[in-house]
Amino acid sequence: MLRIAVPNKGSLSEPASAMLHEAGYRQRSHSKELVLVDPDNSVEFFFLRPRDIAVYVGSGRLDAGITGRDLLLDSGADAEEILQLGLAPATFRWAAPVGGYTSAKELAGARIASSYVGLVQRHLADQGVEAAAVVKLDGAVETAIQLGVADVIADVVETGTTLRQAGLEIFGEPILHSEAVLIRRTGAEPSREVDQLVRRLQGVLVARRYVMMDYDIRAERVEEAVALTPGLESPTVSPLHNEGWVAVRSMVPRRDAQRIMDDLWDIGARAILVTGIHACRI
Ligand SMILES: Nc1ncnc2c1ncn2[C@@H]1O[C@H](COP(=O)(O)OP(=O)(O)OP(=O)(O)O)[C@@H](O)[C@H]1O
Ligand SMILES: O=P(O)(O)OC[C@H]1O[C@H](OP(=O)(O)OP(=O)(O)O)[C@H](O)[C@@H]1O
Ligand SMILES: [Mg+2]
Repeated sequence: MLRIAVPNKGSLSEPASAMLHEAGYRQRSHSKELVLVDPDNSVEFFFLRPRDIAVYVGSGRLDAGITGRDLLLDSGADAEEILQLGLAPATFRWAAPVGGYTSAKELAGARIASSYVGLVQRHLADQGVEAAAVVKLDGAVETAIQLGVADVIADVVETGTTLRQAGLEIFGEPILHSEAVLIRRTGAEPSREVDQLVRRLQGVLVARRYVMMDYDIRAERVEEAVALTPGLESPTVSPLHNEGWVAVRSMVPRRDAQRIMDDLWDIGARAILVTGIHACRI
């Protein structure tokens, strides 16, 4: 049975479970459930703290897990990304009181608070900067400066609301662009079951990102039309009963669908229909 780690709390928990559910797996109905067996798919899910997931997967006790790239790198665990899930995108950044700092190079001798000490220390070492101290806090690190335990923080920034409310601003280059990722132990043996999980999740990503577009177009304009809707591989073009017309079917990125429909209309396409994709294997 495949053993998979899923975040039990925090920003990743709900979207990760929703994605697995969409991929056809059973998910827990109660937030207190810590282990759940899905016998139909021969999978056992372990609901763990997002921070601990890379440690379990890196130890080889679990076959795969969903966690944040920032947490994976911070842990230093022997685990690697096998699929980017695009969930909970956030940037990991330096922040300080307005006007305080402009670059990470100025951090020599500074006291830095973070929940991601491993990530921060490695980044400082890469930059050749020696801080006075890296103070490990569990959360709400934005308050550390006001309370005098740090001069600077390094934390996850999504909207920037938390920083603004604490009177802080970002400075310097982003330390990391993070998102939820599927991980496995570094160099793990290839596994048919893990490959199947990856294909299912890829199917969900494609179904979320693409829609199916159908339209009719005069045969002489079909090349122009398929240039607008090239699809993932090649669009399907079928003859219509009406002489001189063809029907085209192609996948298009969901976010571009309205613009593509306008462009198709302008070159004479009609009966343009957009439908959702519920599941797929590409
Ligand atoms: N505001 C946010 N927006 C998007 N992603 C976030 C945000 N906060 C955290 N994350 C991401 O979610 C993952 C886990 O962080 P999260 O804050 O949910 O866990 P935690 O801090 O351990 O739990 P909690 O905050 O519930 O104590 C990390 O990969 C992080 O990048
Ligand atoms: O840029 P924003 O949209 O404001 O989001 C960023 C905030 O979200 C996370 O905190 P979380 O809610 O996980 O609380 P925590 O500090 O207790 O982990 C992160 O640590 C920031 O504080
Ligand atoms: Mg948090």
